[in-house]
Amino acid sequence: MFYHIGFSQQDLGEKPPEIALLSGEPERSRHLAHTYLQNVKLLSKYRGLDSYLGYLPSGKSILIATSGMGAPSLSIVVNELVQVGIKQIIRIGTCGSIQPHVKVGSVVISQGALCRQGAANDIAPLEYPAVADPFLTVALATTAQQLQYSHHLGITASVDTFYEGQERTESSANPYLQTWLLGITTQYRNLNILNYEMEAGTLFKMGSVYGFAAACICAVVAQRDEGEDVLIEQKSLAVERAIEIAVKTTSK
Ligand SMILES: O=P(O)(O)O[C@H]1O[C@H](CO)[C@@H](O)[C@H]1O
Ligand SMILES: O=c1cc[nH]c(=O)[nH]1
Repeated sequence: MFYHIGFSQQDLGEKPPEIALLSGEPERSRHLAHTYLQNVKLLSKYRGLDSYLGYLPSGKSILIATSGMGAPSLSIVVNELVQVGIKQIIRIGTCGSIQPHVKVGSVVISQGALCRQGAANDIAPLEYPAVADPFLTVALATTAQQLQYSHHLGITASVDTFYEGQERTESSANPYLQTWLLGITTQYRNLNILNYEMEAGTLFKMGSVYGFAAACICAVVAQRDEGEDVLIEQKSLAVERAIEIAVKTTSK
């Protein structure tokens, strides 16, 4: 049994899954498993890294796993998922838009990431590209188009902190934002980066180094050109759309 994910390959049945849908929140994982999959089995709830085994209507097995928040936690979970035989990982997350045209309620599919994440530097050099699997990424965008959900394909900024690293000042307990971070959101906006989140860059580098297909779809829950807050009342619909796109993509 793997120490953090709390299960082994032997727990994955006769048709072990090769695809994992990975979310930051255990509640999202539970909802996904119980709403979209059949014959769902809880594999583990250790440390909030809840994971489930389930089946699509086609009979294909799928693993639902939880990364926790941030790249260090994600890196541990992903390392162990690969050791139980996972070959394709789609992160289903939430994010903050930094572009006026990327609205709350829409989804962002990341083609690559500006990876400002310490954990990723333990896996590959800083300059190593953080790119998503192109086939899986196009498949997600195609599904989003078919479902007619508002979606954007582009570059994501993956950072280590929700407050300082995403230039939050009014809602942060830290009275002092380092000068190099002041104006960074405007800089990223001008570089055509679409959104902030906290895991995709490390996931993408791991995919290229370990040899699995990685992709990321995030529900937009904050509009950073308007404010710092997460718009909770619009979160569930956006997350549902991201989940639906990911599940439909894995069903093809
Ligand atoms: O909703 P999840 O998947 O956790 O993703 C985003 O939300 C968390 C911060 O609120 C970070 O993990 C960030 O990447
Ligand atoms: O603004 C946001 C919203 C969700 N997740 C993030 O990392 N940032």
